[in-house]
Amino acid sequence: MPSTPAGSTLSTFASIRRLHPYVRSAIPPLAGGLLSALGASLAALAIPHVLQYVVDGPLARGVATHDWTGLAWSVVLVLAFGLAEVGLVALRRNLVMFPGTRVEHAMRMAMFRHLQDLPAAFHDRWPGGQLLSRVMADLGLLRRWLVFGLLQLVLNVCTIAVGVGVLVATAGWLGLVYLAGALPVVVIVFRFSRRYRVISRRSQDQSGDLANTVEESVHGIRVLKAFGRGSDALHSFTGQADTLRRTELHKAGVDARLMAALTLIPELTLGVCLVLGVWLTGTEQMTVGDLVLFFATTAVVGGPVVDLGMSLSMTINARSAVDRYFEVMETAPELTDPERPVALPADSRGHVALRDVAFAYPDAGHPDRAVLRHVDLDLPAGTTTALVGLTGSGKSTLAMLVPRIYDVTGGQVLLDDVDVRDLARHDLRRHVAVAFEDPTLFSASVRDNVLLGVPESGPGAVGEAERDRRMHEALEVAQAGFVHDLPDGVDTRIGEEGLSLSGGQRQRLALARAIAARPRVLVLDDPLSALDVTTEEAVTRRLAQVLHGTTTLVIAHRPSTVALADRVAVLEDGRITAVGAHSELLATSAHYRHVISSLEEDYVSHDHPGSAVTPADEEVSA
Ligand SMILES: Nc1ncnc2c1ncn2[C@@H]1O[C@H](COP(=O)(O)OP(=O)(O)OP(=O)(O)O)[C@@H](O)[C@H]1O
Repeated sequence: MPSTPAGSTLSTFASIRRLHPYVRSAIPPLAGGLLSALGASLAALAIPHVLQYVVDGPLARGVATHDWTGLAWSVVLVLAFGLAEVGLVALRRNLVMFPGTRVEHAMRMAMFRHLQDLPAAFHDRWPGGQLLSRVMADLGLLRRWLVFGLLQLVLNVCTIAVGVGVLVATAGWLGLVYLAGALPVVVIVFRFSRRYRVISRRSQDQSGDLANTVEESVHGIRVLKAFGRGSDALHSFTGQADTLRRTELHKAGVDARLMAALTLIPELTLGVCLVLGVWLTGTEQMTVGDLVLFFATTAVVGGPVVDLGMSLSMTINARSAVDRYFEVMETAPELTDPERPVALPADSRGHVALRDVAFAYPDAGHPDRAVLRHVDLDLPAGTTTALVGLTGSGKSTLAMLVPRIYDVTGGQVLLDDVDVRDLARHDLRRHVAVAFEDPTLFSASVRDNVLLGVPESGPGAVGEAERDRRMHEALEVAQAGFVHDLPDGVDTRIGEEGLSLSGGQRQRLALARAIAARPRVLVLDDPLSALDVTTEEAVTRRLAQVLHGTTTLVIAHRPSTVALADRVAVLEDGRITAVGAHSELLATSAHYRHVISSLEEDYVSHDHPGSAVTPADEEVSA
């Protein structure tokens, strides 16, 4: 996560103005809501004037002349203003409710789409909890501010301005004394805004960190339980929750001090005004009606002055939410579609070539820390190449360059002589499918998971019957017949990330997903590592049949996976140092012999203890 918030140097107004594209369509109903609210305030401000008229006119005269008509009309007028205020408040609520939720929905969708577009390197850097809190909590906070806080702020400022204007115009000196009370309020509000902004941002960031800890510990619940580290997780969570609580208390304290100032200063000013008002009335420089008008108006203005504190803190919280939202939204996706994407030739067969490829992870810091350097590798169309190398040599990294999960930092990856960066990403992903060692499944049915790479609409779309056929074939090749024993067969919804399935079952579904996509190029990152030897052999046999015609790059951590391949490429210190048939490499490459013997040792000691003959001996040498 970047340490310097991108939006923090902007003023609150400039920061919030960035919402314009999202709120544009909601401006008319929001403005309608604001006008209704202003109308309601004016109705409230009109009532004191009727009271002044009643006191000085109908009441004073009516008592003397026993004429109650003016008084009756005044009561009707107060009632009418009161009803108008209630009606306009209800109208405001109706006008702002729907646009607010629409804006929240649009911003949430835009962020989710953007997150999908951002490169894997972005997701390596940003913790999930921070993103989750931005998508959920911050946008909820923004909606509440839009439909309530913003209107309240404008309304409060307008009511105070009009109210104070009326006071100065109708009560002269008395009004000016009341206005003088606003000076310390302005200074206090300014200082509050500066302090509150920092605390508000800190609190929202800490909420994100807390969400991240919850996400991590729920995700890793099995490991925590297995190692009995639940109490450590609780300890760390408690620490973070306490820190957040302290920040929230600090925030509430700053807020409360503002509220106290906004309550106390007008009350003190009113005390002074009361003494002055009584003196002015006593010396007949003011009528009793004027005094009633003055105090009734200050009663109407007093509420918004206190509410100003709440709407200000809501506005500052909203500003932090906007900053946090745009920190993500203003991160440009590095992996973008070219302006004029090249179409793959119609007779494209899936020849992949890596030419002088270099790659360094963004956080590597120095080019010398590149994971891959000067990599040249050809994957002829329709062949299967096994990529072997010691652990950490960069095999998975190399595999991720083909479907552009990461972009090369030097050189080129070509698919049928077209640089993969010149292809539209959806086109590339239609031709290249991947199965990872650590398979991620989604909370959806088995069917939806397996058919993830088979489009229902758009280019390459296939009909329902063909989708069904592909799914059954892929499940059969991946030896994933177990799905038919699930409660609803292929329509069974698998739990979050497929955690209700075993590791081997998940791997087979991920493999089925890659096969069902019928790609021209298949990248398999050790997709059979969790399978038992019998299932692995069955999958390997069927895979060899269906891979016919598909260009396949398979990362091999086991000798049996090498058996799948026509050729083997050896990755050593970030470079391809040898390519050839298994037997040829055994004879010519000392490093290959070393890698194979370490794979075999690993295979015998970890996977199949007691096994004297490895599948590599049986199948590769055959
Ligand atoms: N997301 C990442 N950010 C930074 N460095 C990474 C990232 N992923 C991998 N690396 C580093 O890149 C190097 C190569 O990792 P890679 O996973 O490609 O190796 P590998 O050959 O597939 O290893 P293994 O056989 O253990 O799976 C390692 O030093 C690793 O620390």
